[in-house]
Amino acid sequence: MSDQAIKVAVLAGDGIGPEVMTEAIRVLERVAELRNLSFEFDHQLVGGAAIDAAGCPLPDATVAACEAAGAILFGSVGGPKWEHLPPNDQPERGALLPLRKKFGLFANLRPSICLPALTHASPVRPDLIKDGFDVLCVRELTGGLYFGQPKFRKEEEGDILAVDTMVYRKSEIERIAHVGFQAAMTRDKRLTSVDKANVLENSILWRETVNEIAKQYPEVTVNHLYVDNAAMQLIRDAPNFDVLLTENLFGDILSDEMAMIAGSLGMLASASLGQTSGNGLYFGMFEPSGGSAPDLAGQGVANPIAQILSAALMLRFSFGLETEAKMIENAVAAAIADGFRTGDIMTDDASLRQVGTKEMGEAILSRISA
Ligand SMILES: NC(=O)c1ccc[n+]([C@@H]2O[C@H](COP(=O)([O-])OP(=O)(O)OC[C@H]3O[C@@H](n4cnc5c(N)ncnc54)[C@H](O)[C@@H]3O)[C@@H](O)[C@H]2O)c1
Ligand SMILES: CC(C)[C@H](C(=O)O)[C@@H](O)C(=O)O
Ligand SMILES: [Mg+2]
Repeated sequence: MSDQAIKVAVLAGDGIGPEVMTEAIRVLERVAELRNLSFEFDHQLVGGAAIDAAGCPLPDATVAACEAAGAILFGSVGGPKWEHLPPNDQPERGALLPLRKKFGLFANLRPSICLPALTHASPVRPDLIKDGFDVLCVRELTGGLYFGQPKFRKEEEGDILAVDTMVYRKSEIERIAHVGFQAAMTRDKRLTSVDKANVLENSILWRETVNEIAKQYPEVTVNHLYVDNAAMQLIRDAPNFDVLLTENLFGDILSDEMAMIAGSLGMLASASLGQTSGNGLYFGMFEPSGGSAPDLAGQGVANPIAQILSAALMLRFSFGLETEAKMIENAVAAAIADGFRTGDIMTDDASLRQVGTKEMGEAILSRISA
């Protein structure tokens, strides 16, 4: 056993969050057993669950646990039960966004990987994604319309006015562009920057800045797409993308689209990272890209893979445990190759076996080998 336990703040949250989190923790425990590691999981309330139990979506104890940990493993928050609350008291604007901002988690990596065995689960024609694909969405996470001020609603001249403000500083674009280019350098060295530079001031600055940063990465081929065209090109030819770099709201939308082209939102993990602490490791929050899936919650049928792969990203980015991260990713691929499918990725094929959340977790953890 290693001397020091690896401290993780576990924020399972709402809806399917606790169900898929249980499987991710079991997978991590299995890795710990095989690799002589020790995890210390600090389970804390967040989102609707925290509103119900403690009266606010992000209790001080939760923030303190995150500060004391090396990483946050996050489930999902939100749901119809809390939608009547004032916007800033709801789980999303009261907990998730403040966590991203507080910890400076500006870089959101969403690896959209379509395993060849899953091409038939995609609503896109199989011949368009024959051998699967691997696209990395690098989404800016702490700027843009989500956080720009002013943001308000008021009555004016007998009407109602709602204002959100899209703001990007050049420095914010520079730092996320570096993340995108550095990722491209470890991959196929192709980067597509997505904006709306034919309309938005923000996007004009975005495009200019990306072109400037590109000069520092001469090996990377850069192209620019307007977001509407990008949404279309992804459906037409997802395998043709390598790294897709974009701002907060466009990344939110395109990453759900990419997840579905790859088979299901239930497969898309994410890593939200701040600045590296200098040793190549990052404090980060790791969470499925999808939400609390109120339509599935409580039924034991949600796909736990996005949560499990998020745990693998946590091992890689926050703790430098590359071998262990790969063990999890290989076990997921093996469970899929062996025909295990939750409902969201099930197709009409007698050789496949439809399973629930727990059985999928078991199929994965029994395939983890040292
Ligand atoms: N990170 C987060 O905490 C997060 C992310 C997205 C949405 N949300 C919140 O979740 C709530 C529900 O939002 P929504 O319905 O728009 O989006 P959602 O992502 O929860 O669900 C969208 C669709 O994807 C499916 N889906 C999502 N995850 C799945 C999984 N693991 N397995 C199988 N199917 C899965 C759902 O069943 C649903 O059909 C809202 O309150 C929203 O704000 C939270
Ligand atoms: C729940 C919501 C605030 C969040 C976002 O828009 O960033 C989610 O959709 C995501 O993709 O992580
Ligand atoms: Mg989203």
